[in-house]
Formats: sequence, C-alpha cells, structure tokens
Amino acid sequence: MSDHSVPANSEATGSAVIDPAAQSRYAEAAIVEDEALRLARERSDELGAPAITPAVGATLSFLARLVNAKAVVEVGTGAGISGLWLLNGMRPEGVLTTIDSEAEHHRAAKLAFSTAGIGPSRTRLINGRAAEVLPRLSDAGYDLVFIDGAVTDQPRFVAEGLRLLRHGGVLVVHNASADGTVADPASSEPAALAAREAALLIADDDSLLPVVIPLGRGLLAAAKAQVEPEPT
Ligand SMILES: C[S@@+](CC[C@H](N)C(=O)[O-])C[C@H]1O[C@@H](n2cnc3c(N)ncnc32)[C@H](O)[C@@H]1O
Repeated sequence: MSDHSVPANSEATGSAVIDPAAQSRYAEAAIVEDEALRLARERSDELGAPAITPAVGATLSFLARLVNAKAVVEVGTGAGISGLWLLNGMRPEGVLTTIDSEAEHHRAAKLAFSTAGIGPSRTRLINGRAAEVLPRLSDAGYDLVFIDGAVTDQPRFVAEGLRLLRHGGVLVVHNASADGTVADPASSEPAALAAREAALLIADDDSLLPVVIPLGRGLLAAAKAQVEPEPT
C-alpha cells in the first residue's frame, strides 16, 4: 500500500492517481548529472540564480534533439545549467545564444561551458536586458526558444520568442506556474497575471500546439506548425 494521499478526483475519473510530489521525485531521481553540471549548480547557488531541475534539463535536451536544433535562444543564462542541457541535445555544430543582464552570471556560465568541454564557437553570450536584446535577433531564425527570466516579463518575452521561432520549432517557458500561483483562480498577483497572459498569447496562436509539463516550476511548451496554417 502506498502511504501517499490520493487526490479527491481519483474516484471520479476512475484513473490511478499518483501523488504529484512522488511523480516529481520519480522524474528527478531518473536523471544523473555529470561533474560539470554539479559544479555549475554550486556556482548557481552561490550567485542566487535558481537553476532548472535535472528533469527540466533532460526535457530541454530532449526537445532540442527532437527539433534537431542548430540555433537556440535562451533568456536567463544564470550559471549555465539550462545552457548545458540545451547544448547537450543540440546538433554538434549548433549555437546557443543566451542572454542575461548579470555579467557575473555570464562569467559563471562561461566557466560551466568550458568545464564541460564546449568550445567558444558554440555559445554566444549576450550581456544585456532581454527586452533590448531580443528585438535585435532574426525573425524565424531559431529552432528552440527557452524563456527563464522574471515571470512578470513572460508576456513580452513570449511575444518576442514567437517571432524568433521557425516553423516546426519549439518555445519553452519555465516557471509557467508562477511558483504555483497560476493554478489558483483567486490569485491576482502580478506574476500570476503575467503567466496567464503569456499562456493566452500561446493559446490564441493557431500555429502553436501547447502542452503543460509539470516538472520543476512548470514548463509550458509549444510546438509551432511546420507550415503556416490556412487562413480561416
Ligand atoms: C532563474 S535564473 C536562470 C537560470 C538558468 N536558466 C539555469 O537554469 O541555469 C534567471 C536569470 O535571468 C536573468 N534575468 C532576469 N531578468 C532578466 C532580463 N530582463 N534580461 C536578461 N536577463 C534577465 C537573471 O540575471 C538570472 O540569471
């Protein structure tokens, strides 16, 4: 017998329901990170740049591999944990463009990339505010866009990210749950409102196929159609 509590809707759906915390532990325990990631996590803790979890990292690698990513944009480099995972799934010659407003975070990320044996030609670190940097990047020039900045910036970054995404590419927003507040209909905190607005931008775009992946702080991923949808 499991000692996990069973959510109230399990009888109504008739499906076997596993405690979400147990599911999350299962997903995270399945991933083993290497020494470069372990060291990067230490630096990330010291800097106070909260990193994605291992299962989120594995999901990013998986998606990068799935879209055969050659060009990826990331908002929120931090100490480079998500960057390492993205690069792991990208094509060997692929380039990660990663933006962060904190030069210190970029120094830590550079160290993480070199520790992992990633050549400098594979990363383009742009130090600046994403709202100023993203508009300078090419339309439809990227296979995958990963957004991991402040939740309140998500609508602006999603709008820019969708412009950058090629057909058949994938957009991924981290902390789409706004630290769990989105699921509470009564919450009108700025972060919850912003995360909802970003999700609506995605939901309203007919070329996108979205999915919520409940790992880490919540991923909202959206696959862009291979071709422009027919006008209705
Ligand atoms: C949650 S951390 C990113 C962690 C990283 N993705 C990882 O998993 O290792 C968020 C990062 O976004 C950066 N950031 C926050 N707002 C930003 C903005 N407007 N423009 C650029 N970077 C920003 C912060 O400096 C911080 O390094």
